[in-house]
Amino acid sequence: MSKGNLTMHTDAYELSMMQTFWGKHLQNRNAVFEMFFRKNPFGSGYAIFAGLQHLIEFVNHLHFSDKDIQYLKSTHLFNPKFLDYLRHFKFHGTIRSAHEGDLVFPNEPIVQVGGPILECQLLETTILNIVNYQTLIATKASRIRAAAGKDPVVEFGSRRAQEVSAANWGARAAYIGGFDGTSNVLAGQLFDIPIAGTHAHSLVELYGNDYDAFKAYAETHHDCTFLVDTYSTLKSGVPAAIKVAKEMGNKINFKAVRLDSGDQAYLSKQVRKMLDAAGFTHTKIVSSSGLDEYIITQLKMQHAKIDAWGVGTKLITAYDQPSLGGVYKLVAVDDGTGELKNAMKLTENPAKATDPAKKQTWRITSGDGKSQGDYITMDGEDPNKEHSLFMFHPKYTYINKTLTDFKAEPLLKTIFKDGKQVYHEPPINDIKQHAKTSLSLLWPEYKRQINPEYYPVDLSKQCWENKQNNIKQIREYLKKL
Ligand SMILES: Nc1ncnc2c1ncn2[C@@H]1O[C@H](COP(=O)(O)OP(=O)(O)OP(=O)(O)O)[C@@H](O)[C@H]1O
Ligand SMILES: O=P(O)(O)OC[C@H]1O[C@H](OP(=O)(O)OP(=O)(O)O)[C@H](O)[C@@H]1O
Ligand SMILES: O=C(O)c1cccnc1
Repeated sequence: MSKGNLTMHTDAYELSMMQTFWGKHLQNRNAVFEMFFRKNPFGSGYAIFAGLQHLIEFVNHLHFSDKDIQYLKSTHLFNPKFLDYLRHFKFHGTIRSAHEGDLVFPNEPIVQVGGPILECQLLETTILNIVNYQTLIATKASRIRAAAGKDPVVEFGSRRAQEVSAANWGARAAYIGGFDGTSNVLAGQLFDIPIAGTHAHSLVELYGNDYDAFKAYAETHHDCTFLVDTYSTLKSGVPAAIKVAKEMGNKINFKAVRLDSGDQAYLSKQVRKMLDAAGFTHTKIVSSSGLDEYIITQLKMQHAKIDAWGVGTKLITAYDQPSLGGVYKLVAVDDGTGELKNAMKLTENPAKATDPAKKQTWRITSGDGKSQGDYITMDGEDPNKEHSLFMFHPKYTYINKTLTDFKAEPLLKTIFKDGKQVYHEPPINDIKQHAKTSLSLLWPEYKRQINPEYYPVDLSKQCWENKQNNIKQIREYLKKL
């Protein structure tokens, strides 16, 4: 699951292009690709970067096995000599990336891969697959965490995830984004995430009544959370749970009851009254079934007496936006002179034009430590050396501000240098804490559930002019045709 060779987990067109680079002796041309996404997911004002651990494992395992080569030969799609060349494939490049738990925003480089073009090209599909999904889930989780406030929130989505790998990496991303744990035991084992859970309706169905089922559970567990809606929450579930808890006394810890259907605002208020009247004032009420940030907000607005939340389908499948839409674009390449030159995609759709050149993303913070916006520079530019920083909207340039009291922190940090891993991820709880701290530095206006304020992501003057010049060059080329 977590480890393994994903070299063949790529689109055939990556291999087709690699064959051309090889056939034209361009395989070692130095190139730079950058990953960015164009729009925050879920109408959010930010995204939380996740996926780096899997990306690192992927790069460390890159090689084509004999079986892989044999398979590729059997497709008759590739030149056998090129496939023999792939037997010696190794990644020698440099990868710079945001760290997991970093806040990231549209149109800024969040992963950068530099090195021989043939090697960098192969990584496109898998990097996008990993980072698009995990960043999406971490962001969704963060929104659900915000709606739940300080209440515990557990990830319940494995049964509904888009297959096994998504369930596990999704559970990890949810934990980074602010969840307290997962019901998925393998994710707990693989990633050192707390596991938690209750029981299913099948237990009650087996006994045919709530009382016998809860009694059996209580006789085989110390901590007990009873699922009370198999037949009727108020008529049979909660009364049975209370009866069992009274009979068992100190032998069990009557932790909670779980509501899984019906009007959860109404039911939770009734259940709270019943538990309190029976003396179980410390017993909590857990809610599950079809939850997301909007329903949790609704339930809180209705003053539901819910203490903890189990969230599955709508989190793990990113129900309201199934893909982040991140892309991986060539931004610079050696044109044969030994120097990196601009590479740019203009296209028929101006919104899809890329920002050329190898760049760095900087987080600009003011004296009070709050984020003022992100600032994209040419690689080598350092905003910290400037006395004042002129930040302007790359499209509506009249929207601008000049900062004097600021600090600039680079977002892209070196992960692999010349093929060797130089960054080792901190423990998962440090990553989770980092996400929390990063969010605390963001003004609340950017964190609204709906219609958040637009967070500035600006280009430095040099970067902006470089792009304009590149556009001019492409237009001149088109005019001559
Ligand atoms: N008071 C409430 N206000 C808003 N939404 C609620 C309230 N109570 C429950 N819900 C939500 O309404 C939806 C349907 O509830 P319920 O679980 O009873 O039906 P269901 O058939 O199990 O739903 P589903 O088929 O989506 O799992 C769920 O998403 C649930 O979280
Ligand atoms: O709704 P989700 O956010 O995905 O939460 C997880 C759901 O999974 C379980 O249901 P189960 O598989 O027993 O099916 P159900 O829909 O019949 O309750 C659990 O009882 C929740 O309802
Ligand atoms: O532990 C639970 O209650 C649980 C786990 C997965 C899905 N639904 C519920």
